[in-house]
Amino acid sequence: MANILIIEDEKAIRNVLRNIIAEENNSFSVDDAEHGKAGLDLMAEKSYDLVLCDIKMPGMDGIEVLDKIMSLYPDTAVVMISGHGDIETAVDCIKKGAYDFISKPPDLNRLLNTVRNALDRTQLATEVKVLKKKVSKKYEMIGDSGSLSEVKDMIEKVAPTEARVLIMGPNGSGKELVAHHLHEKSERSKAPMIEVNCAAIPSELIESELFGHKKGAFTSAVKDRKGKFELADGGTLFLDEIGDMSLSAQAKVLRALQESKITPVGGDKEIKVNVRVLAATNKDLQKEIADGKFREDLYHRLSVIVIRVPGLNDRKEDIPQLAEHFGEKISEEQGIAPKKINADAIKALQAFDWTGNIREFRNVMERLYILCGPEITGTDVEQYARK
Ligand SMILES: Nc1ncnc2c1ncn2[C@@H]1O[C@H](COP(=O)(O)OP(=O)(O)OP(=O)(O)O)[C@@H](O)[C@H]1O
Repeated sequence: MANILIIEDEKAIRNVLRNIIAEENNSFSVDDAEHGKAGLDLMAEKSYDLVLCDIKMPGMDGIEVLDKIMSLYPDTAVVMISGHGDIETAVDCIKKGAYDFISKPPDLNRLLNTVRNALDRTQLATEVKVLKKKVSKKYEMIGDSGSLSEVKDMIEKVAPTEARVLIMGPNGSGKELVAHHLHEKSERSKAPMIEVNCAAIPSELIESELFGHKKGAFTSAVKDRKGKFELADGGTLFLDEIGDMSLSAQAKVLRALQESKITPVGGDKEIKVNVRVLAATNKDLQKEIADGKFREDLYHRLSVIVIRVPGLNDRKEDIPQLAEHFGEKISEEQGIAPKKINADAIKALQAFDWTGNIREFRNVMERLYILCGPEITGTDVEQYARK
């Protein structure tokens, strides 16, 4: 179903357009108005996916109507109807944000193509909006405890800079989430954030993973392959679990950071890269340095700014908000009706030792949502939370 509005002062043209469009697809609902003001009045009552608007009209002309639509309803596609002699104005309208223009008298095929394309664009724009909303919801950082507020303040200050950031905190506390926020709030957000889980890559492969390789560099290198540094060019490289990186890989990362250049495995040319590096670890890097497992010079390169993400045990006052947040998400994802979490349940949740932090908390909430009745109680938490 698409809502289409025709604003055109010539009755004959209005009727022709209306008939052609309405006959094309019976899911199109077509309204018309004989001047700009009447059109805008209709738009105030109903949302339209597409407006076809004449340029020359008595009173408010098409350009004025277009300006109004662009400022009030920027998601609506506008196609201008140009008469003889106002093609130039039609082109100007496109610069102002109109999707396209058609000439009078309307050519059937061109009109229908334009209508279809304009509606496709509107639908795509709506889908992109929904997806963006979903993605930003996925990365929502819930909680306003003092310690989490400090983290959020740091993100606001540090994100727009080029500073490297070392994110420290226990497993599942939200380090990756912090990295996403730092990237999204930076100038680099239009370029990708590339993630590397240093713990998951065998040490003999990490060099090729980070810097890429040339065909023939080793037996399985059947073609050239770009590394993560190159893929993140212009954006952010997130080195997760950096404390698990081998000393030899650390030496190479250090060189890449010092020189902003990398050399693919088996390659002889250096490649310049423009990458902001964020790193995260759950290890105590000072201890790793003392044990000879982490390079001190790399630590200093990475830790221009250090953000410490608190474990859930240090911010149990956030548990009511987190319970509500995950409750909503789980109910949406699993198609389960929203449940009430009573005060005893919250108290019981706050009494637990959350060594797995937010990740563990989310899993427990999911279990409770699936296993309990419409109201989650303290007894439910005792019964199901640790199983
Ligand atoms: N403050 C928060 N509000 C809502 N969700 C959160 C919050 N912190 C973390 N999460 C969620 O908890 C899960 C674990 O977070 P994340 O992966 O960022 O942790 P991590 O510290 O990087 O874990 P690991 O050490 O295992 O890599 C994710 O699903 C994340 O979205």
